[in-house]
Amino acid sequence: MQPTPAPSAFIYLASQSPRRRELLGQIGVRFELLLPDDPAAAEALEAERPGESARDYVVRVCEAKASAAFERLRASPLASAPILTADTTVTVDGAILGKPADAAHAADMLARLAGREHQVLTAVAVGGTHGVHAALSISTVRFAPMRAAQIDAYVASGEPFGKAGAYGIQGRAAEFVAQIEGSYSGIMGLPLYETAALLRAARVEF
Ligand SMILES: Cc1cn([C@H]2C[C@H](O)[C@@H](COP(=O)(O)OP(=O)(O)OP(=O)(O)O)O2)c(=O)[nH]c1=O
Repeated sequence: MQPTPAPSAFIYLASQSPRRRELLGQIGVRFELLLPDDPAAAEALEAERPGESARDYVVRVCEAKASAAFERLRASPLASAPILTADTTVTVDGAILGKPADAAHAADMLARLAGREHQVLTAVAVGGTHGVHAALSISTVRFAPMRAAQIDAYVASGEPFGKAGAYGIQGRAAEFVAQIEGSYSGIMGLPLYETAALLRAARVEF
């Protein structure tokens, strides 16, 4: 049997995503950032493996982020507290759409998403003395058709960069999101319902 975790007044958020900070703050969770010293190594964790499903991919990457964060905490004099990591990916026709490498890549992704449905998967993990527990949120998003000029203007806004699938539902892309089914916060990068349940199980106070 795993030991009951001690109550914790805060967590470590091991994420560079500004969206995840905003969303955790929305439910009143106190956190400190636990960021990688080498952001390039962190990005390398996100490399796809051939034949891997989007579901397997997003859970594996989220857990890899958790392991890397545990190593950082172990090597530091910081206080012990639960660690939260997450990974978001967009999938359409079995393909995984990560963050766009450049403007042409972003435009290609958006052309692929326009006028149809795709799925957004976000895995979230909370690790501590009770082990690592993860949850997966899957949402369906339907995009309106987009003209080439609309895609170009959206890419030129800069918003697609650093975002899975090259869009941000919380930003200008809202204009193209005709319908969603699932979790708005999950699409944005951190499913708050699942996150709150994992944090309560880890005895985080908020
Ligand atoms: C689909 C979608 C994604 N996103 C963002 C959330 C994530 O920040 C990003 C997906 O990249 P991730 O690799 O999940 O996260 P990250 O690299 O930004 O941060 P870290 O790995 O350090 O936690 O896409 C939005 O902001 N809005 C959206 O509508």
